[in-house]
Amino acid sequence: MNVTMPEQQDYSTDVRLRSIIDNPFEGIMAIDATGVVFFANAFFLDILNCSQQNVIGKKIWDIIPSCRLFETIGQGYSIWGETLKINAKEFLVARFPLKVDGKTVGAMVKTVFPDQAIAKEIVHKLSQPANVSSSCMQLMWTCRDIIGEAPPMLYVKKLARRASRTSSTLLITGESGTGKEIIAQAIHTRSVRREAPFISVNCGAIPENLLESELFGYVDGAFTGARKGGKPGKFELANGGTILLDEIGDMPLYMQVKILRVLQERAVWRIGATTPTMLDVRVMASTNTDLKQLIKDKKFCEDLYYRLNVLEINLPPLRERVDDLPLLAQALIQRINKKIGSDAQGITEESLDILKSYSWPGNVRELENLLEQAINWSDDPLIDICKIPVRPWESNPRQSLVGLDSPFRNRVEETERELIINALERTNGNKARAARALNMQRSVLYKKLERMKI
Ligand SMILES: Nc1ncnc2c1ncn2[C@@H]1O[C@H](COP(=O)(O)OP(=O)(O)OP(=O)(O)O)[C@@H](O)[C@H]1O
Repeated sequence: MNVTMPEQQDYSTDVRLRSIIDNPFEGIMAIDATGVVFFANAFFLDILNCSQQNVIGKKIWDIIPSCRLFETIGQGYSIWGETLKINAKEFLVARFPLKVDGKTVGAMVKTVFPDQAIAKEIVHKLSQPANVSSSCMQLMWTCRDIIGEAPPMLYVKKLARRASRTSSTLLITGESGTGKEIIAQAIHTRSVRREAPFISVNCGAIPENLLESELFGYVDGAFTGARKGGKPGKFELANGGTILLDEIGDMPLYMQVKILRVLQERAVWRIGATTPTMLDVRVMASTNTDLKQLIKDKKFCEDLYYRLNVLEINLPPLRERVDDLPLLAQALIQRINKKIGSDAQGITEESLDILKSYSWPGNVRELENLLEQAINWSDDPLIDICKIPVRPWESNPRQSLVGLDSPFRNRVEETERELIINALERTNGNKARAARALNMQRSVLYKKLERMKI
């Protein structure tokens, strides 16, 4: 087999070494035994803002008076992590003796980080618990992934951009499937916390008896069956980053009070702990229930509501932004194509008209679902939405919502119920597959099945 190698230039080892030394991350300067500078790399010359001629051959104390490099020659050992001020900028440096045959012939100073900002970022990164690094790796939504150009969505995006500039507590409200979780992720990935974990907790899906240990963790021997060495809770896992308390309205009252305490003290108490663990976590909460009504019904703690609602973003339901339907349909079709390997190109005008007249109780999640069904039921490049066997718009058109006696929430539940039963039928009762088909977490589906007694 003939392999063509890229053309090789015959660079000398000296030239190669020079390019290693002149790397863009560290500054290096060296003096001889009399304190005369005999070497400074490009990075160091740059921070000194001097040319080589002005540095080489000069005494180190004339160039950087505060530099203690000459002391290294007398000391004969290395010092690490000292701060050195050069031209009003501070650098963490290491200095060490240069030895030949055991004899000190000079000394070298080297920057440990290119600058203090990078140093701080690295320290922050290293302070994150190792066991959550994988959650940082998961694919997160960004502001660019959020589809919607209708005025209510443009307003939401504007608020999201603003919210990403602070660490204030944020409450995200909106009906099911309007994109509360993805907005929370997008705000996190745009914020300074983007490198730290984003932990989402579905408050309604965790069994009540596990909620406290899941959220706050426990210490060694806190209770029978506790893991040896204890376990951090979700709040601790989110340290440095963001925690999203999803479906906060489903949180039992006694836990709401504990969450309030965490927000007030910025610390958590692991179960069985005698001291609190201090935290730096941005708290976001989301809900599709009317928290003010829950407060009136004495099911939600008013103090917690005001603690959470420092900033609020309300996501508009899909029926209030039907102008976004063509854009959404197109983008969701591309996403579904990637997911299931289909090749749908778009949607017929007639289908779009039908979609525009529907009430969308399940919002974008429901739209995504219907489109995936339609793609599965037909090989046509243009989707005809009427090809799907169960057509929710026939039983629940937008117009029919006007003047309804039953509250809107009941209709939402009815449709949700219909969608779930339909998904279970299509997957022969396999809940895991049904949850996937509904684009819903399995735990959420279980919770809904329990609540709806399906
Ligand atoms: N604006 C949007 N652009 C693109 N996709 C969206 C948008 N809004 C929602 N989606 C889609 O809908 C799905 C559901 O969104 P998300 O889980 O954020 O809704 P939610 O409001 O948190 O729902 P729930 O209250 O039921 O938890 C997302 O996974 C995404 O696929």
